[in-house]
Amino acid sequence: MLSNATLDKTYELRRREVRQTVGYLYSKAGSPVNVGEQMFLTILNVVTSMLWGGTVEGEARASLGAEFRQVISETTELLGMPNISDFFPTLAPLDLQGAVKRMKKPMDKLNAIIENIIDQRLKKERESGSSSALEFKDFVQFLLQLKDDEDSKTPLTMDHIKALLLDMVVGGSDTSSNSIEFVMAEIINKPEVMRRAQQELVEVVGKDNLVEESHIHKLPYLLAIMKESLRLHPALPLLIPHCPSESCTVGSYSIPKGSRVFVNAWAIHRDPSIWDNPSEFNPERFLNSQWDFSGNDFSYFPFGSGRRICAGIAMAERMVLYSVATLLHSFDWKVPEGNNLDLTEKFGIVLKLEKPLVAIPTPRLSDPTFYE
Ligand code: HEM
Repeated sequence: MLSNATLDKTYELRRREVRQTVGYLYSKAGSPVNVGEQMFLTILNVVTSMLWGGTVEGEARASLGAEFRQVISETTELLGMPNISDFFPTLAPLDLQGAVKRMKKPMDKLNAIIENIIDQRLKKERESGSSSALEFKDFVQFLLQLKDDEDSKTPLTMDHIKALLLDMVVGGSDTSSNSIEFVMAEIINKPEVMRRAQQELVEVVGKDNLVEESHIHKLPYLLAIMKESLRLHPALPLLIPHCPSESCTVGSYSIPKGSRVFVNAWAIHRDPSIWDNPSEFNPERFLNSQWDFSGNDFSYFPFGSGRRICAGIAMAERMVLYSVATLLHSFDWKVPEGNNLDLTEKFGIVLKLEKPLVAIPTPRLSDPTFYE
C-alpha cells in the first residue's frame, strides 16, 4: 500500500482531498483558519480512503474528523507520557499514574471505529457474494483475504488486522499533519522564505495551472524547507521506543536485552557540533546537501533508521510536499492582525505546536475555477 507503485495508482485520492481543502480555504478567504485541523482532516481522509475506501464529507467531515483528531491526540499524548512503570517494571501492575486506566477510553473509541469499518466491509462482501466482487482492492480487503488464506506464510488474526489499521491511521495522520503545520508556521514566520518558495512554484507550475504531485520532484527549495522543518521539529522527537532482542554495545554503552531505548532525534538535530546556528530556520543548509530521509546518516533521521524506519516515508514526502506546494501556490498567508506567531513546541510522543497555527489565506490565482 505504501510503495511508490501503489502510491502512483492512488494519486487521485490525494488530489481529490487536497482540492477539497483548497475549496474550503477559498470559502474562508480573508478569515482565520486552523491550519493543522484542516490538514489533519485532509490526511485522515487520504489514509482512510487508502485503507478502506471511506472518506468523510460535508458536516460529518468536521465532526468525525474533530472526534478522530481528539481521540488520536489523547492516545499519542498518553503514549508519550513518562511512565514510572517503564523504569520499574515490577510496579507496572499498580499503574501508579493511572496511564493504563486513562488509555482505556480513547482505545475503546478507536477500536469501535475500526471494528465498525471491518464489520461494514464483511457485510458488503457477504451481500456481494465474494470479496473479489468489490470494485477496488483496498488494504482492509487485502488483509481480510490474507487472514482467510490457509496457505499464507503470515498467519493473521482479526486482532492483528485491527492493530495494523490503527497503526496506519495513528502513525500516518498526526505525524503528517503536524509536520505540515510546522512547515507552514516556519514559512509564515519568514516572509522571504515564503516569497522564494512561491517564486519557485511560479517558475515550475506557472500561475495558470494547478499544482500536481508530479511537480514536487522539481521543487528543490520546497524539499529543503521540508527537511529543515523536520530537522527542527521532528514529528516523533524520540522516534518510537526500541527494544533490543539481544544485549549489545553501542558507542561503548552496554544496552541490556529487553531495555527500552529512546533515541533523542530532536537533540541530535540541534547539536551545535553538527549544525551551524542550530536553532535558526534556514532551508538553504539543505540545498545540495548530503542529508536525505534514508536514515543512513545519524546526524539527520526524522523518519528513524534501520529495520524499524518509518514505513510511510514515500507517502509522507508526497503528502507534505504536495499539500504545502498547493497551499503556497493558491494562497498568500499571514497571521491575524495583532497576533504573534508562536513557534513554541509541545513535547509528547508526537511533537506539536503549543498554540495551533491560525492563519488567514488570501487567494493568489486570478482564475476562480482553480478553487473549485
Ligand atoms: C511527516 C510524516 C511522518 C514522519 C515524520 C514519520 C516518522 C516516523 C518515525 C520517526 C518512525 C519510527 C522509526 C524508528 O523508530 O526508527 C515511524 C514509524 C512508522 N511510521 Fe511514520 N512518519 C510519518 C508519516 C507516516 C505515514 C504517512 C505512515 C503511513 C500511512 C507512517 C507509518 C509508519 C509506520 C507503520 C511505522 C512503524 C514502522 C515499524 O515499526 O516497523 N508514517 N514514522
